[in-house]
Amino acid sequence: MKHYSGKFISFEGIDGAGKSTHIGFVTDFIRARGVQLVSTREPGGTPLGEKIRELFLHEKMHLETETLLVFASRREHLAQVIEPALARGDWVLTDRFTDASFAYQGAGRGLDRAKLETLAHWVHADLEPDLTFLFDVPLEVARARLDATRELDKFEREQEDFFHATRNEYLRRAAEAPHRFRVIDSTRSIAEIQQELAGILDGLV
Ligand SMILES: Nc1ncnc2c1ncn2[C@@H]1O[C@H](COP(=O)(O)OP(=O)(O)O)[C@@H](O)[C@H]1O
Ligand SMILES: Cc1cn([C@H]2C[C@H](O)[C@@H](COP(=O)(O)OP(=O)(O)O)O2)c(=O)[nH]c1=O
Repeated sequence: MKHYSGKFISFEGIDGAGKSTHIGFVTDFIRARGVQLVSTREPGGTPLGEKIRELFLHEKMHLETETLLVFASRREHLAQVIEPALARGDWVLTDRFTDASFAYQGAGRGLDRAKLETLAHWVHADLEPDLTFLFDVPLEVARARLDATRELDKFEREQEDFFHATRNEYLRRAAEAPHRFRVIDSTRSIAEIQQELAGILDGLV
């Protein structure tokens, strides 16, 4: 594994868990400590990646095409944004990374995990997040939050079974890699969650 002085932090969770709500808070918290930080997202994060994101979120396609596209976007993201930032000593916060592919394309859609392992090894054999926040809520809570707020994309319109599988895969990966995952009980209020996040970040910055 490559080691950088800056931290590489990913944010994960099923749609509606509250991930986007907390990324802004964490960004401000870290910047307030004088740290240079790049905040980015997947799929996307580069001009090409944003074009891939549009296709990925809105076109129907074969599961393997979808998976290859998201890893293509990730490859570009690593080359253009993530690795240069870490090499400069900046911190990188990303709204989703490879855990999302295991959760959504793997457990949700049913792609063989071995294929995902192969792609992850190909695209970033020597890099993984130092810290992954997994915002975890039961499905019903996530759904209720989404229904109240916005138009749903292709993934957000998926059925219950899909999100159960997705959530369970995230939790399985968190149990498998406790050194980098922090599972955040996101049924609590935003203020309570932010208090916990601040405590974790205090030990880091
Ligand atoms: N802890 C919380 N309690 C109540 N509502 C929340 C909480 N976290 C997020 N929300 C609301 O739920 C909706 C979805 O949150 P969002 O951060 O967009 O989720 P995600 O990025 O995980 O899909 C938003 O309207 C947000 O304000
Ligand atoms: C990174 C990634 C995202 N996704 C999905 C999860 C989300 O439903 C969607 C977009 O993620 P996200 O940016 O979290 O959407 P929003 O900002 O609308 O909450 O892409 C995958 O299926 N696989 C992946 O590897």
